[in-house]
Amino acid sequence: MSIHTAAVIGGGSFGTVVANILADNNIATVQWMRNEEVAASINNQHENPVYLPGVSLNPALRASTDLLAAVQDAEAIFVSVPSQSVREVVAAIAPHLRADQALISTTKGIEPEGFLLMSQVIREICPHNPIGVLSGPNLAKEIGRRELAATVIASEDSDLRRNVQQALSCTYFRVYASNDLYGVELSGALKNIYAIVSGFVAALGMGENTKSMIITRSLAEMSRFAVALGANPLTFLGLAGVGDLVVTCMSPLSRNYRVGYAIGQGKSLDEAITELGEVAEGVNTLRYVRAKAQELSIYMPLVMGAYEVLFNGADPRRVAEGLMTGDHTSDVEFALPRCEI
Ligand SMILES: NC(=O)C1=CN([C@@H]2O[C@H](COP(=O)(O)OP(=O)(O)OC[C@H]3O[C@@H](n4cnc5c(N)ncnc54)[C@H](OP(=O)(O)O)[C@@H]3O)[C@@H](O)[C@H]2O)C=CC1
Ligand SMILES: O=C(CO)COP(=O)(O)O
Repeated sequence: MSIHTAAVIGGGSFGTVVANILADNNIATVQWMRNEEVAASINNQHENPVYLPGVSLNPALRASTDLLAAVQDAEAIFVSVPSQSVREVVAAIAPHLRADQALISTTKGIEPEGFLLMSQVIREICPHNPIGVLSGPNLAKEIGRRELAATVIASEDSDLRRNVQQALSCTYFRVYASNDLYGVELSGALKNIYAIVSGFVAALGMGENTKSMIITRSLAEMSRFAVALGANPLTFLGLAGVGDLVVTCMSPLSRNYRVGYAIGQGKSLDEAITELGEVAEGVNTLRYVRAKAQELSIYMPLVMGAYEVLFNGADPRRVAEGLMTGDHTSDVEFALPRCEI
């Protein structure tokens, strides 16, 4: 059975592009947001002037500030609010959902209590609904301009995977499938940390070799962390891993990269966040991952260095330089284990 009706929860840039793709694919879509002016603008001017200015949205897309009405008839519900708000909004709709309504998270963050990813939060609240995660190299502003992009739908439920592939695939968006929900979701959260580090490196005018070293060692570090938590490292070779890491570490369209860039220019974390005015999940993710790495004794020099810069005022140059002074170690530790060099 394919998807004919959908809801998107969240009025930010990514919620808006997901809703717009669904509308472009002739799926009756309601996008829920709390800002009435933005909802009116989407309905009347077909534009989200706050989060996606200048992008013409499909006129068939409906926006609503009534959460329960928005999800009532939706066969698929895409959850696209920042991680701090996912529990709150999903708890508000949960008592009203039918068990056949699928919930798909697009949120790339972690809940600190229990170190839960968003699909785990949703599963706790809605244990009987089909659950999936959408994650990949998907800068909202490019997709809004209908530039070509691809993503991953991860779920243990093959019907959900096929339905979401069909619902979101179009001339400018391609959806690949994965059954590694945890790996896909974890990589989407972790790469935001390394986008911040890449922002430091760019702002400091460091070389192209340095940038490549940072991205590649970021992949080594995030896979090491993921394996320690039981994820499949092969998932990190796909779009949700390498793909998303590369785009967010290289593009000024990434908000996490922009936070790192501002700090690399000498601004404080507070100044960088205020100037951004949008969510940069990597700042909180960095705190939670650093605590987890310390708890489990996982070697993560980039995470430790970035934490010192953001929260203890260390010099951002020291993060890349720190890689030059560690113990001699292995390139790909799944091929040559660190203990065998
Ligand atoms: N933008 C991107 O390129 C991509 C983003 N993502 C992920 O998607 C998630 C959402 O990001 P994005 O759309 O970019 O965020 P934005 O910063 O663009 O917008 C956040 C949206 O969430 C709303 N919101 C925040 N808190 C609440 C709440 N408690 N209740 C209701 N609405 C709330 C805001 O509403 P208000 O304006 O009223 O404050 C705003 O509409 C993040 O986890 C991000 O990592 C994933 C892929 C790509
Ligand atoms: O996840 C993203 C692209 O895939 C968006 O990254 P930012 O949240 O850093 O903008």
